[in-house]
Amino acid sequence: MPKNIEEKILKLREELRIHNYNYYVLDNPTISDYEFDLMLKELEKLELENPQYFDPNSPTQRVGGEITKKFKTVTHKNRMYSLANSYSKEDLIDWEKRTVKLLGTNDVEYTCELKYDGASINLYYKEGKLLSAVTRGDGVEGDDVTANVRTIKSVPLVLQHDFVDEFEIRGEIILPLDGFNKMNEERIDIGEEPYKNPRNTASGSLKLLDSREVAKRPLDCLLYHVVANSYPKSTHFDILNEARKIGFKVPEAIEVCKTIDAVFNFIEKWDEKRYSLPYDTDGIVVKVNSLAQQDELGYTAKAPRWAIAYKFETEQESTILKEITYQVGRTGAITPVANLEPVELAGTIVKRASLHNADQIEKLDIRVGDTVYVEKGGEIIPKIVGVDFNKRPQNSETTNYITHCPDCNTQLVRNEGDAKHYCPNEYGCPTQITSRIQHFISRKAMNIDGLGAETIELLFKEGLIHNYADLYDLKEEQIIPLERMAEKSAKNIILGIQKSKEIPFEKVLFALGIRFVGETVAKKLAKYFKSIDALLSASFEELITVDEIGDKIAESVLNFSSNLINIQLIDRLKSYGVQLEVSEESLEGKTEVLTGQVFVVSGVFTEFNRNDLKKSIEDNGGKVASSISKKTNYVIAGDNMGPSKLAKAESLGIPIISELDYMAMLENN
Ligand SMILES: NC(=O)c1ccc[n+]([C@@H]2O[C@H](COP(=O)([O-])OP(=O)(O)OC[C@H]3O[C@@H](n4cnc5c(N)ncnc54)[C@H](O)[C@@H]3O)[C@@H](O)[C@H]2O)c1
Ligand SMILES: [Zn+2]
Repeated sequence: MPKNIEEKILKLREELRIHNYNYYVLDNPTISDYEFDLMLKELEKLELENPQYFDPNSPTQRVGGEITKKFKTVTHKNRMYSLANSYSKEDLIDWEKRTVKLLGTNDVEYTCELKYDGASINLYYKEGKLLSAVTRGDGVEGDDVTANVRTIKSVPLVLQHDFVDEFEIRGEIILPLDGFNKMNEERIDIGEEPYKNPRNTASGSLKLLDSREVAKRPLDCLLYHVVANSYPKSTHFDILNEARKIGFKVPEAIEVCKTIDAVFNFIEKWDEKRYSLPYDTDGIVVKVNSLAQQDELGYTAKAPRWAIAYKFETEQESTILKEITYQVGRTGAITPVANLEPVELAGTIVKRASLHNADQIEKLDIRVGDTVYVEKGGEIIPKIVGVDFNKRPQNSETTNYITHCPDCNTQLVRNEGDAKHYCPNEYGCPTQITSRIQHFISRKAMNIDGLGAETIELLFKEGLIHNYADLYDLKEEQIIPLERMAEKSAKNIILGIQKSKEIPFEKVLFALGIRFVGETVAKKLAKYFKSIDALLSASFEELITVDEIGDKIAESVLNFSSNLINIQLIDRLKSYGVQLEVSEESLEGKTEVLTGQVFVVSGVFTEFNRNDLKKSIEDNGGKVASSISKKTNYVIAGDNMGPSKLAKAESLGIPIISELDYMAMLENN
């Protein structure tokens, strides 16, 4: 058995070494990054479980790149590391826990930035001048590609202002998608094989021997890290800001996050938004913001402990695009969908893929009949990432994006700054109407049992509902005769609708489907305004004073409230008894968190007076007893608690807690 494990480890190391070579030296990988990362993870795991086979030369212990020897080999002044990878939020949470533990404090800020998909580079500046540009190589030594990097227009050769006398700045040489496509068109025109992807092309370009050739390529350089002996600022974020000021191209998509939840928000936002960037990104990099804390955390053999990459998963296949169809969303947003010749990808059969928006189709020049590359990432619906131009049919035609709604034939609009087209027929477009009602009844909104997406469509088709308020007018007799309905299911539907009148205001607010008002925003607005009337009469200025409410949300709320149709719907919901304000119970701080718990209160308190304490217990669903018995769950003890009570509680083993413990109990529930 152990022999087998050793063999397995050796085999994985050898295979990974070959893939590293293909990827870093030849710029021509033969497996997907995802597959590569899986193999590396497997090796890591085996090595960890079998430390007797440790080898400092294993691909798990070394930065993957290699020196090509085509250029002068240079030893890095400061080692260049890779990044620890993660593919799940659990991994990120684990990393945060480790970080907090190692630092011995919760007081940690993170910066989130995008992970630019290119080739890493180290630029060395002294007295305001670029002296060298070296590839990462194996992290210890790299290729001196200074002459090539000098041709990249966004790399400053001389700095405008003072920064630090001597420093290194690290970044990624990338090839923006536009330029990549242009290069490919030209190659096809001259009968050459198109390049695979922007990353490998960028990396390959950097290693061309003739810098005049490099100058012709539309390369760019995005910076993400400064290394120096002393720093002008104490955080990573502030230093990158300074670097931007003196002329380096530091992307704007960088944020300081105070909690791991904020990190997740950043990830969620960019998981979608990254498609509107002019270049490829393959994930997010999370870094500890304080340089002092970074210093304290240090490095493993391969990567800093103060940073971690979160990768968007990918796996690729190629197949034929049969047709492009267009979907209308709840907010009227149009999403183009690729209908594909079915293909197996990541263990599932893929027939459809998202094309995101008109820009994406144009950028990739996707046409019906093309053989396209499909990837499946963390997202549910796979995406098309490119076209195999070699296989493009003779008679292929450029895709003309639709100009009218496929559902209601209204002319589409596209607002400035929006990537998507919209159908403006909000209250007449059938798909928008039904999806709005479907959202209204969904679990996180009104949570109406017995009603599903299909039933909504049926009810709409039968003319029984036109909006969510109509639900409350439905009668059993109207539902029973419908297809696949019976007395029982009709009863359930009506009952479910009736019960939804108890759903608290914050959920109702979410259910209304105001654009950009998601679950969390709805909670914030409900807490602040306390009623729909207050919210809908709020001014722009008032709206944006609410924590985390920005211009976009404020405008959307105003837009909603300025529409008479919405006001009428709200009035109807009110008349049916739907919760359109925060309930008195929750206003008075009443909850059910102590239901079933019996308390005895004894002694003198500092935070509460005794009666308030008793009232608080009852308001939260608990009971107050006057004497201690076996049924007592907690004794809340103040100063000078009677000795006989104390003895009794102790003899029965009943927990004695302080008023502070009690308050914590309420808060944690
Ligand atoms: N398919 C294959 O055969 C094959 C072989 C080898 C490597 N790979 C892939 O290549 C990748 C290369 O691995 P790697 O060791 O370079 O690690 P990596 O690319 O996963 O992450 C480290 C690198 O990310 C870059 N980076 C981009 N944006 C950054 C930012 N904002 N902050 C910090 N760093 C940033 C840096 O250059 C850094 O060196 C992996 O994804 C792996 O899957 C694939
Ligand atoms: Zn429409």
